[in-house]
Amino acid sequence: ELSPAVNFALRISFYCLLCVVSSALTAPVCLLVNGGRTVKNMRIIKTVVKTFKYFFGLRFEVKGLENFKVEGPAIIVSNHQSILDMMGLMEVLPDDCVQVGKKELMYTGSVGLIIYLGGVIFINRKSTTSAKMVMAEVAKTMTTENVKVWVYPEGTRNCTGDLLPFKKGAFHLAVQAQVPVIPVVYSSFTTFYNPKKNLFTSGKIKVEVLPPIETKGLTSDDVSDLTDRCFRTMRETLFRLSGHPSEAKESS
Ligand SMILES: CCCCCCCCCCCCCCCC(=O)SCCNC(=O)CCNC(=O)[C@H](O)C(C)(C)COP(=O)(O)OP(=O)(O)OC[C@H]1O[C@@H](n2cnc3c(N)ncnc32)[C@H](O)[C@@H]1OP(=O)(O)O
Ligand SMILES: CCCCCCCC/C=C\CCCCCCCC(=O)OC[C@@H](O)COP(=O)(O)O
Repeated sequence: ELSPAVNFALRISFYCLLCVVSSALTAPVCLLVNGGRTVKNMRIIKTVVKTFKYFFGLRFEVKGLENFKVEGPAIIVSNHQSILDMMGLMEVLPDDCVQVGKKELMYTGSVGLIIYLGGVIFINRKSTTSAKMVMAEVAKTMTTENVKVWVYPEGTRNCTGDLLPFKKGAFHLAVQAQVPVIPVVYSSFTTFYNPKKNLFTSGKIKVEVLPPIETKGLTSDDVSDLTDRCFRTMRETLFRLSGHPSEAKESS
């Protein structure tokens, strides 16, 4: 019998190894098929990553996929619990959608390469000015290139079963580009995954894509309200999906 700590370390190491090896094998395929950095590579990456869940006994129950069917670009916002989220992301990711990621991810070897090839937008979280500049550029290009952008508005991983306060970048982006915000909520992982308790078993994750929130006519003055509105809706949904109905009531 392995101790829980060893068992946890082995499973996480296997996940990282799977990411590193698959990235190294998938990168040449992306280069051959699409020739370089483009969102089209996400289709290839998605196909590979969607097989990972079987190695870990994870199941996804998805609702509301029809809410992605908006005309043109959109900002998608979702909760971010762990590096495992990458599997849940690929499970629902619509076509022509790139993510915003921290620039440190570029330096993770083959994983960094595949993330680069997939068209992920890198930001420096330590510099609000430079992050704002990158996001302003994205607001322009997402309309001309017709891409959706996926942002984790908590700005970092958070596996507490609740949401961290939202950063405003995603909502500024939506208002600047005048495109809808589509919230996506994943149920809490705490019953099957908790690094502090060395817990990582098989489990079921409920995912809900919520109806788009329009931003037509909103200005930068409305960004705080929009942020609050998304936060409250997502928090209620998180508690409902994770089975804490009383907390959901409190926050409404
Ligand atoms: C085959 C195998 C494959 C294996 C492998 C594949 C993997 C393939 C998938 C990869 C998937 C990657 C997934 C990565 C996931 C992460 O890396 S998550 C971490 C990185 N992401 C983020 O941080 C996004 C969310 N953060 C934000 O949007 C933040 O707002 C920013 C833009 C970073 C700024 O940060 P901040 O300064 O800390 O935040 P904030 O308090 O919001 O802003 C400060 C002020 O600036 C204002 N402001 C903010 N943004 C703006 C703006 N754009 N315009 C004007 N004003 C603004 C705010 O309103 C605020 O002012 P006040 O309202 O308080 O007066
Ligand atoms: C030559 C250097 C080789 C280094 C090898 C590093 C191996 C990395 C292996 C596997 C990583 C797989 C993770 C897939 C990408 C998931 C992205 C992600 O979830 O990043 C975390 C970020 O959102 C938030 O960061 P913080 O919570 O603020 O921190």
